[in-house]
Amino acid sequence: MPVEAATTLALPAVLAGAVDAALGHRPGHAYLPLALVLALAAAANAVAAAAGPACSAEATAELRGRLVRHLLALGPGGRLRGGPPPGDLAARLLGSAGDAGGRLPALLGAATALLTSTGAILGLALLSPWLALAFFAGVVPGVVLIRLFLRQAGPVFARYQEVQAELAARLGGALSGLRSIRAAGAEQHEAARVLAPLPDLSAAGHALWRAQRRTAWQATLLIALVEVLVLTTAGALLADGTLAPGALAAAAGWAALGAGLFEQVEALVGVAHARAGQARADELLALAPSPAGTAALPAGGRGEVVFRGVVVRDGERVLLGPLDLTVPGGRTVALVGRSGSGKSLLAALPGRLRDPDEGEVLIDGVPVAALAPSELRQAVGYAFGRPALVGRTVRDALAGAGEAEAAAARADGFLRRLPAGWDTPLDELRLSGGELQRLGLTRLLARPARVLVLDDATSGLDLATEYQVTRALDHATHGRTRLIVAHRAPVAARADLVAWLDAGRLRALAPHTDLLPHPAYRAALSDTTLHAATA
Ligand SMILES: Nc1ncnc2c1ncn2[C@@H]1O[C@H](COP(=O)(O)OP(=O)(O)OP(=O)(O)O)[C@@H](O)[C@H]1O
Repeated sequence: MPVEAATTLALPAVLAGAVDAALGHRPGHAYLPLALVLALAAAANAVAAAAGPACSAEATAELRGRLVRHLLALGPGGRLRGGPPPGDLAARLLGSAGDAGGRLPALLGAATALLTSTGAILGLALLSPWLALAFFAGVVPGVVLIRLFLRQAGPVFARYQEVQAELAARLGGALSGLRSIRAAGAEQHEAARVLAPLPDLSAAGHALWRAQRRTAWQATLLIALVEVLVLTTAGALLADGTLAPGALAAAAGWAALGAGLFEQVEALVGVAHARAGQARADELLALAPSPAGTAALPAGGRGEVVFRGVVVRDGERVLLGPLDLTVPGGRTVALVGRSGSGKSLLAALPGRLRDPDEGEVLIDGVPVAALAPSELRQAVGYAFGRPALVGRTVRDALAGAGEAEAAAARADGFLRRLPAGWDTPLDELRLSGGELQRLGLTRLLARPARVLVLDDATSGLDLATEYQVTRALDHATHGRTRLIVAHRAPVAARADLVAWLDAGRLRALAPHTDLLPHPAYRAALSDTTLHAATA
């Protein structure tokens, strides 16, 4: 940056020397410095052109890395309450972080322009104080112009990025519900819903262009005015013999360079853009993670889980609790209840996928909120109805699992049939819901967790496969604590105890057979008749 500014500034001076030499006013080889400065200026420009994008790419990568680490540290689900929805998050990670990454080059560009202009004014003042004075006459409206532009463009940029994020959020929602949208024949309606914020985006874009256009023509007029003022003064000084002809050429060059400051609309747009992006990235960085402790679990604990006075709310509405429940270490407890009774919310608590608003959850006597995050991840393993596979290949996604775990989850057969087996890229996987669930179970089995939580993790399997899988799971996880969200009677029947939930409260904790006589209990389960027949 200093070399670029220095060579640009030196150009009028060496040009003046060359002009005077050509006119015979000054002796010496004045062309050599001109050639040297020209070569240096070209090299400095080339370096700046290459370094700018490299610098913004590096800053963007660094910021994206920081944002991802921060978001992951916040933890899943409930802890992001109050934060932006997933589509907006993605837009901030990709778009806003990219804009913010251009901050340094944009600032450097603006600083180079400022440095060049300041140097040019100094050059003018060295030639004659009158020239600097003439220049300053144009500076005041220029500064007003820049401030006005920044004040107008800042909020417009922020608005533009907000609407972009809104579009991304809507698109993200639509993509995750694509099958339902197709099935309902609601493509047109959904497309209209996703694109509804477009007029706002267009309005923000047009407002920005209008501000740019206005500033651009005002700046062009101002530059012309400043140059005319300086050149008129320089002409008068030349006429009375105060200035040499070469100095006139230098004055013309420095006047143009000095006034160029007002032409930096593009650099200013870059700065405004980067500032808006940084502000949106900062909002994510300001989301505070739930406090986590540093405690460890007692060695050899059996994985007893105690829910003590837990309450989960959504605003004023109580979703779960107050509820007390003890899951004995090494035993299996099935969570049964009608849809919406709070089974998944309860299952989310031991692994802190959600924190209760009141009460606490303890594993082997230690409150989960006091555990170190790595200890908690180690202690509690989850499998879900729609597991998300993370990584590049199936092997990555199954994180340390092997043939034994795959066989226990009855995933070995279809894994063998995949084109590249365990090395099949995830984006080439075409799996049924049940196959995906078996991968989720395979991954869970590879974890040495003392508490296993299965939330709808076998709901996609047919009865016979579910029977095989749960038997194999019982065997593979024997002696560990299992909390299983159950919709089917056979799963509840195999558990040691059933926690029967009703409207967010624990209605009973008892073996399945004790609860079966209750019609309301049977109504919360599917295939109780079949089970009664086969039991
Ligand atoms: N993030 C959330 N914000 C607000 N309400 C929620 C949230 N998650 C769940 N609820 C509400 O809490 C209640 C219990 O939900 P939960 O998912 O635990 O039910 P469930 O018993 O697992 O139901 P299902 O068998 O249908 O999966 C429901 O009324 C649900 O609408």
